[in-house]
Amino acid sequence: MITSSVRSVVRSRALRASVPGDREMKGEVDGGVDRGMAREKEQRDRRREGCSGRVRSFEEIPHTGRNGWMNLLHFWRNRTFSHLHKHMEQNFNTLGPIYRQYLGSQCSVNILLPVDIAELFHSEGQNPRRMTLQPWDTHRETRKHSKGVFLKNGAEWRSDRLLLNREVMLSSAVRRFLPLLDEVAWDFTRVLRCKVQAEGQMENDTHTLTFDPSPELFRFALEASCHVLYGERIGLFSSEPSQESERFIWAVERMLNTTPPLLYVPRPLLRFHTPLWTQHATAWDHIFSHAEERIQRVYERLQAQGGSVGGAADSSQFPGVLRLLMERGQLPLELIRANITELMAGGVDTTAVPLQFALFELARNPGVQECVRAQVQSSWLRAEGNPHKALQGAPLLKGTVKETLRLYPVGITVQRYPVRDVVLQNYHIPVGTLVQVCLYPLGRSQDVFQDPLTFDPGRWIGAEAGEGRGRNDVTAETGSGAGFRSLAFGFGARQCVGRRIAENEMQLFLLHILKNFRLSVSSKEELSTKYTLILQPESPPTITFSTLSD
Ligand code: HEM
Repeated sequence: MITSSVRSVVRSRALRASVPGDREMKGEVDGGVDRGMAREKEQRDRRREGCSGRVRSFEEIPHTGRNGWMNLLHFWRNRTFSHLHKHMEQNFNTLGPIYRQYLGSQCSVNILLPVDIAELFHSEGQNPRRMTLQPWDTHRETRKHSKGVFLKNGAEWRSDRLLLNREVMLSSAVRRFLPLLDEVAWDFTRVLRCKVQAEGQMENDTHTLTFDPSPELFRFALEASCHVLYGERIGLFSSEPSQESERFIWAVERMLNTTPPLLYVPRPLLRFHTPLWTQHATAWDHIFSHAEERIQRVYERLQAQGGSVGGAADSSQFPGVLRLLMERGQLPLELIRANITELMAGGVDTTAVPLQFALFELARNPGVQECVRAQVQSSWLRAEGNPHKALQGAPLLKGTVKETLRLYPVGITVQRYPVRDVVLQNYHIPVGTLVQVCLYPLGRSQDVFQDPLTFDPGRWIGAEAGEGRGRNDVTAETGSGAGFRSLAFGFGARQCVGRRIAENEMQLFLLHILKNFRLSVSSKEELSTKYTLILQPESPPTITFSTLSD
């Protein structure tokens, strides 16, 4: 007979083993992480010994000015929000690897060194918490909508998150949706090839076209999301894509743009319906109604096919995460709606924008591009059309995605509220303090990466096996903090739930593009970037696509 404690160990091990990419997950949502005594002791020892003997007080942490309201006014006047990432980088350069920032009524401790991030991870608790996005939260409250995992906390978050993990994070889920993503990436490339052949110039059997691909990338990301989440293609690559979809893309962009300036406005003031708030809430309404229509359609389709909501789910018939969630019936319909809407809102710009950066970096680094292409081509031949095998045989594709997100992380910070006192950089951080991991300065720090401004997908190869090739380089580090360098998707149990979709979507996109086109740019200058809740190019880069023979 298996006792309950043995059963729970077996269960926790099984769950842990089944979560893909364990090394990167750094702590699964079932809480099966070793947060045990060894770590407590390590932390006690660190506190006792400290870097300079005495653990310094919170008050001693360098700061940017303690009047949060004055700082906020300064931010508004100087439009600092759109360059928050650069502002943080500057602060680290002048104040050192830890500083306090006061904005409005909020105080945060900002960090960037992997050793500190590891410490933060060990004190994030069972149900890690991020900074609340007030405008999003207020929208749900005023419209009486339920919240999805992005906005929920505590045990409620955990139970929804476990159900979602099963449909989008586990390797069984990846195997289900990979062919759908491959189909969209393949179609996109075919259509792009026709465009380049029809509109481009021809020389020596090669067609060449120079243009800004960003509108196409947004359509690609929306088509891919709809295929995986709703199990349907929405025809965005046709010559006349639906206006409804164009409006959805526009609504997500407006929702993101209007979030940062509203973030620090106290909640009661939001309801005064300033034009900015009205724009924000209307954009969300549009996103919700787009999801609502699709949910209704999937529901009707399910009933027409004789399936039942809450009956036994047949995952072999996949298409679509929404259908599986409905069939399983473990989440009430209202929560399915909340979560699917969040997944849709979170899944378009977050992949379309890094793809702009990836194309740009590959185009301005032709040597790197050739290396990745050579690996892609030979892997593709060996894989005989199997997308999973093709990705496995081309680790430089994964490296390209990681390298793009290192230099251009979509979200510029990951936030946590430690559930117990911690010591970071020998400063005492009280329980409940908002700590922000600043991803943009981290990715560009010489203390963390060798030649940080060089685009080198190869730096990640072997990182998971702990091989190294340089003193500070990501691959060399095996001590405390190792593994806390590629953090664009966050870390631990609360990391991005769309991670596996995004990683595979971007890799398959790049695979098909590199098989079909040589990329180049006329200027190799750095791209200027702006922050609008996600990091974007100030103006989208123009890329030259030249066809390769089949
Ligand atoms: C390159 C693409 C993406 C990046 C870099 C990214 C990044 C992030 C980050 C940093 C977080 C916070 C994690 C943490 O606090 O530790 C997050 C959370 C989240 N992301 Fe993503 N994301 C991406 C794509 C997606 C996609 C495609 C979806 C939906 C299909 C998605 C949906 C979400 C949701 C729902 C959460 C909240 C999870 C929770 O709190 O449990 N993301 N993402």
